[in-house]
Amino acid sequence: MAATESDKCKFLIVGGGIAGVTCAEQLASQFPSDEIILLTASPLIKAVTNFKQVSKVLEDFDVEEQPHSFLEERNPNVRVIQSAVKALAADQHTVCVEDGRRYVYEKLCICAGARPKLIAHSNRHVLGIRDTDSAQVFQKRLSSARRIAVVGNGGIALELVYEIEGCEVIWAVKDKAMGNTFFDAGAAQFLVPQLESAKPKAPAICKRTKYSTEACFVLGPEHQEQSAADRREFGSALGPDWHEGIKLKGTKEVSHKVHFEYQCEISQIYQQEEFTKLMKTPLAFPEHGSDQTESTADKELWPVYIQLTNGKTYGCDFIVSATGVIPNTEPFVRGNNLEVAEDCGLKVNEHMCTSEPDIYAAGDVCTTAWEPSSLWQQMRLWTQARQMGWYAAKCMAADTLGQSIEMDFCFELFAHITKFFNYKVVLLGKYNAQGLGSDHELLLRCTKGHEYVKVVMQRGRMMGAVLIGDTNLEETFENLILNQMDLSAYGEDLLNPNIDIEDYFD
Ligand SMILES: Cc1cc2nc3c(=O)[nH]c(=O)nc-3n(C[C@H](O)[C@H](O)[C@H](O)COP(=O)(O)OP(=O)(O)OC[C@H]3O[C@@H](n4cnc5c(N)ncnc54)[C@H](O)[C@@H]3O)c2cc1C
Ligand SMILES: NC(=O)C1=CN([C@@H]2O[C@H](COP(=O)(O)OP(=O)(O)OC[C@H]3O[C@@H](n4cnc5c(N)ncnc54)[C@H](O)[C@@H]3O)[C@@H](O)[C@H]2O)C=CC1
Repeated sequence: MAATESDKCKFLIVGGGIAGVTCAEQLASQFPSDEIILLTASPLIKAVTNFKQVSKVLEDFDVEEQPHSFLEERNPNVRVIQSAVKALAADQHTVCVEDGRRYVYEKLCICAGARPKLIAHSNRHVLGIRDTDSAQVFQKRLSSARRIAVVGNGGIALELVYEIEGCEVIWAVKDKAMGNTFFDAGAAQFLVPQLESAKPKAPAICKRTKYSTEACFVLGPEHQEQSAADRREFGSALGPDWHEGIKLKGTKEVSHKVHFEYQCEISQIYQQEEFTKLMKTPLAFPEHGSDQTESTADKELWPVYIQLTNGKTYGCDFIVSATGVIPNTEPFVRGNNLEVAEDCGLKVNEHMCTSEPDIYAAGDVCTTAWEPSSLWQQMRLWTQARQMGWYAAKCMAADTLGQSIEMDFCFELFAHITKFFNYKVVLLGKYNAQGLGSDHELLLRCTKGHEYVKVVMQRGRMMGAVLIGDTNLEETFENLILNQMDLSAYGEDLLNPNIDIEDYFD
C-alpha cells in the first residue's frame, strides 16, 4: 500500500522490539479486518517464536531478529513502516515521523524501548551496549584492546566480565559485591571462582533462548567507528545469548583476567594527552604508578584513563558503561501531558494506559505505576517486555470493545530465567528480599561449584528464591510462593537435599 501524507488507523504501535511486535501481533489476531500500523526506527524487528508456558509464570521462547516482511507475512493486516517518530500531538491523536508523514490513530501503544544511560556522553572512549550495532562497535574495539574498564554492576557487566577473553578487565563496582541487581553477596561469592578459572570450551548449559546477531555484520566501517553515544536512534535491545554469535576477544593470550575495584565509582575520565600533561604535575595522581593491577601496563600509554573515587587511576583502551538504561520518551512527552516516573519511564496504570487518553505504553519505555502484587516487581527484561506488549494489546482491545479486563496473571509473581557465568539462574518473587525490610529470614543451601539455593521467608511463607545451577526446584518453589502456604513446620527441611521436596508438596 502506498504511503499517503496522512494515514489513519485504528491501532498504531511504535517500536519493533519484543513489546511492540507482541502487541501488534496480538491486536492483529483480535481485529483481523483492521489494519495495524507498526512504526519502527530499526530495519529489523524482534519476533517471538516457539513460545511455551513452562509453568504457571515461567515461560520459554525463542527470539529472532527478522526483516519487516516476516511480521507482515505472519500477520497480513500488520503494516511495518521504518521511520522514527519525531513528534506526538496527543490532543489530535496524531504522530509525525521523520520523513514528514503523519499517522492518525484511534489507539496508540508506545513501545520505544530504552537506551544505555552512559556515565559520559559524547566521549568516544565510552561505549554502551544495547543493540546489534553497538555490540558490533564493541566487538571491533575489543579485538585490538589489551585492557578495558567496565563500570556498572548489573546484567551487562556480569555477562561481559565472564565472556571477555584475551583482555584485562578493570571492573569498577559501586557495591560491596558483584551483580547487585540480581544477587546478594552470598551468591556473588559462589560465582566468583568462575572468573578465576578458564572458560569451558563449549557451554555446559544452554540458555533457553537463542539470539542471532547476524545483522551485526552488514555495517560499514564508518558506522563501526561511531561512538554509541553519538547515535541518536537505537535498534531493538539485545537479549539472551547475544554474545554467543560473536567473538569477544582482545589481543592477549589469557582467558579471564578481571581486576575488581569494589565500592567505588569513576570520578574523572582523562584523554591520553590530558593525562600525560597532568602527570607532569607533582601529586596530581598520588596512587598512579603503584602496581595496582599486578601488570607492568601502567608504564604504558593508554588512549584513556579513569580516576576512581578510591583515588586509584587506570589506563585502558576504552570504557564500557553498563550503568542501566533510560527510556526513549523524548518525542512523545514533548508538548503532551504524559506523566513520567522518576526513572524517566512513561507511567502506566493497571491497564497499561498512560496519562493521555488512548495512549498505552509497554516494555522498557514504561514504568508501572499501579500497586503491584506483593510478589512482583518491574525489571526491564525481555520476558516483561513480551508480557506487557501482550497485555497492553488485550487492554486496547477491551477498551475498544467496551469490555472489562482483569490484570494478567503474569504480574502476580516475578519470574526470570537466565544464565550467568555458565550457570542457569532462576529468580522468583522477592528474590533479594526487596521491600521486606528486616522482617524476613533466609534459608541457604550451597554446594561449591554446583548449586546455590537461597529462599526468602517471611512469617513462615516463601516470598522469593534464587536458584543457581540445575536445581530443578523452580516449579515447586513457584507453587509454594504463589500459594503462600505456611511452611513454618518444615523449617530448614525445606532445603534438605535428602528430602525430595517435589514429592513432599505434590
Ligand atoms: C546486552 C543486553 C542483554 C540483555 N539480556 C537480557 C536477558 O538475558 N534476559 C532478559 O530478559 N532481558 C535481557 N535484556 C533486556 C531486554 O533485551 C529488554 O528488556 C527488551 O528487549 C526490551 O524490549 P522493548 O520492546 O521494550 O524495547 P526495545 O527492544 O529497545 O525496542 C524498542 C524499539 O523501538 C524503536 N524506537 C525507539 N525510538 C523510536 C522512535 N522514536 N520511533 C520509532 N521507533 C522507535 C527501536 O528502534 C526498537 O525497534 C538485555 C538487554 C541488553 C541491552
Ligand atoms: N541476563 C539478563 O537478564 C540480562 C539483563 N539485562 C538487562 O538489560 C538492561 C541493561 O543492563 P545494565 O546496563 O547492566 O543495567 P542494570 O540495570 O542491570 O544495572 C545497572 C548497574 O549500574 C550501576 N550504576 C548505575 N549508575 C552508575 C554509575 N554512575 N556508576 C557506577 N555504577 C552505576 C547500578 O548500580 C547497577 O549495578 C537492564 O534492563 C538489564 O536488566 C542485561 C544483560 C543481561
